[in-house]
Amino acid sequence: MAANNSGSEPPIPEDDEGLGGVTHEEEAAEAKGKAPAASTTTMNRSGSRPQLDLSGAAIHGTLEDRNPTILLPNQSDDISHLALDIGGSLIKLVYFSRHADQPTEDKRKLSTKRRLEIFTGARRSYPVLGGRLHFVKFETGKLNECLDFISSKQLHRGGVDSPSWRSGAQPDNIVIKATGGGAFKYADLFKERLGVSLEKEDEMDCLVAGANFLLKAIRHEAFTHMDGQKEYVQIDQNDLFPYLLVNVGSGVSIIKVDGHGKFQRVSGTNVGGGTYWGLGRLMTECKSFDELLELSQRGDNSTIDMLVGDIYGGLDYSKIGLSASTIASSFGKTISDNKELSDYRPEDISLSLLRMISYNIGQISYLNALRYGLKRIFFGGFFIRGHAYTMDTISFAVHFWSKGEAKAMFLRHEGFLGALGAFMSYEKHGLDDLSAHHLVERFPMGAPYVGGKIHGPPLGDLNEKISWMEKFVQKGTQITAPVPMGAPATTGMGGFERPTSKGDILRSDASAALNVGVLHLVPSLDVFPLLEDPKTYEPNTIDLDHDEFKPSARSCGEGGCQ
Ligand SMILES: Nc1ncnc2c1ncn2[C@@H]1O[C@H](COP(=O)(O)OP(=O)(O)O)[C@@H](O)[C@H]1O
Ligand SMILES: CC(C)(COP(=O)(O)O)[C@@H](O)C(=O)NCCC(=O)O
Repeated sequence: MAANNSGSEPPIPEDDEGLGGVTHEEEAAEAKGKAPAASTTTMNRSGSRPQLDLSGAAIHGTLEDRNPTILLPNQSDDISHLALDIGGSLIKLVYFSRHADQPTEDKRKLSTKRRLEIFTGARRSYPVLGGRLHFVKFETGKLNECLDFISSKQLHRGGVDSPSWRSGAQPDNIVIKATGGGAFKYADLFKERLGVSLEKEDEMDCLVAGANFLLKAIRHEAFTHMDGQKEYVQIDQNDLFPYLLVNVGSGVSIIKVDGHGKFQRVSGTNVGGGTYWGLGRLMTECKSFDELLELSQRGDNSTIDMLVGDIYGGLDYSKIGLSASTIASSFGKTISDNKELSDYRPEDISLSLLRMISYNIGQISYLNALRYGLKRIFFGGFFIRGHAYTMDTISFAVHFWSKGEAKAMFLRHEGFLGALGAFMSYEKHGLDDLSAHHLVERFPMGAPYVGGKIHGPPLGDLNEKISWMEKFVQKGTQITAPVPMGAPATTGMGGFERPTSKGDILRSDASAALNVGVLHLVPSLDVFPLLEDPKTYEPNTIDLDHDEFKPSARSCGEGGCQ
């Protein structure tokens, strides 16, 4: 909402000591009495237009959090607060909020930071405010709840804490960036209900921008998930492109990404998240997506799927590498049984369906990776849902068909790529610059949000519910997801012998309709700001224990080494 900002610089509030923070490097430099490196906390600030300052971006939360907040410690402009991705199934919101409830520890840190700014003569005429990126989703069918949420928090006007809201100076024409089909379909409704215009951003542009941002700027964003094991992947920022991005939303888009803004949608399939949820709902009468997913965790697909052994009289078809327990035909067994739908267990139906769709997506993705010679495939979209079985099935398909050559990777902010891309499109940020920044991840002692059941006082109106929920969501029911046991030499995940391996956890959403998360960006200084080209600089480390660096007898006098 560029209209929100007049360009004038707000005065430094008396009580802003609690806002922002410093890194260990800053504190260490100060402790040594050295001038720290010049502060480079602001990126791409041009003119008086509000800018998004991504320096020091980091996740705030534990490694297990899904869609955690991103802390933006150095954000000082009154930036656009809200962007939307209105998809076929879900509406995704990304919004920025300033620090309002800074812990005392950070107050101490800001004093250090402000002293540093004085010390270095950094010309900062506005306070370092810092803030967070929040991630929220609603079902598209419940658009009114989403509009109520935006309205209750006044997100379309920059939030209830924004200077323009507090001063009562409301812009006439508020513009919110939005992507996804709903940006077209529901534009009139947004105008009618909130008085805002939706500025449409292309969905593919946004998916790519969101993925590039997360992969370049956020540590512990990407991970592999194989045989129930999750492993974070260290992304080499200088060697990210090209990669294949597969967004599994209602439908599936497959995009070859070659750089920032450089991509091609190379394929897609209409068998996606909407197919699982739609068919699953019809066949099991589940009332929510999570209910359907949970059912699958108690399922046994061998009652539904036709296995190689069913066809070969219990034998393997080893000549072409198929074990007896390999699925020969998803849902194939139901044709020979003289049974009705109601004779099958919903649990088994859900598992067969989930496996069929996940495996198919993995296989199609691999074929596209093969077509373009790509080895890395990142999967996003809310179908993934951080669900162990889904991720393992996709990973298995990619691994099996590529003979281990290609790798499936997943993203913690899986469903928010488009919304993040729309958020960043307010200003065209030079994302390449991110690689020059030192990114730090902080884990709080007690993570405020771990997802799951809500414990606390009775809920009042929606606004109260939301802010309360953001603060007090506690660890919820942990559901053990089954992990497929694949015979490595067969196509298709082996036989689904009843999975025994303890998989990851399906964390229930904060509510069936709403999922809230936050991601924080913590501050940092450039380590060597005078480097000609910080992007290409590879810091080396020296092992002081190495013989070469150990003091020799000759260099140590009797009084010991100096
Ligand atoms: N709470 C939920 N409600 C509905 N679908 C969900 C939910 N959580 C995950 N999903 C899955 O996510 C898919 C939508 O993913 P998303 O990336 O939001 O796509 P879209 O942009 O098409 O809405 C659904 O089709 C469904 O498979
Ligand atoms: C049309 C879409 C881009 C819309 O995105 P979505 O709301 O599903 O996230 C997507 O559903 C899609 O790519 N479908 C597959 C269409 C096809 O290539 O056959």
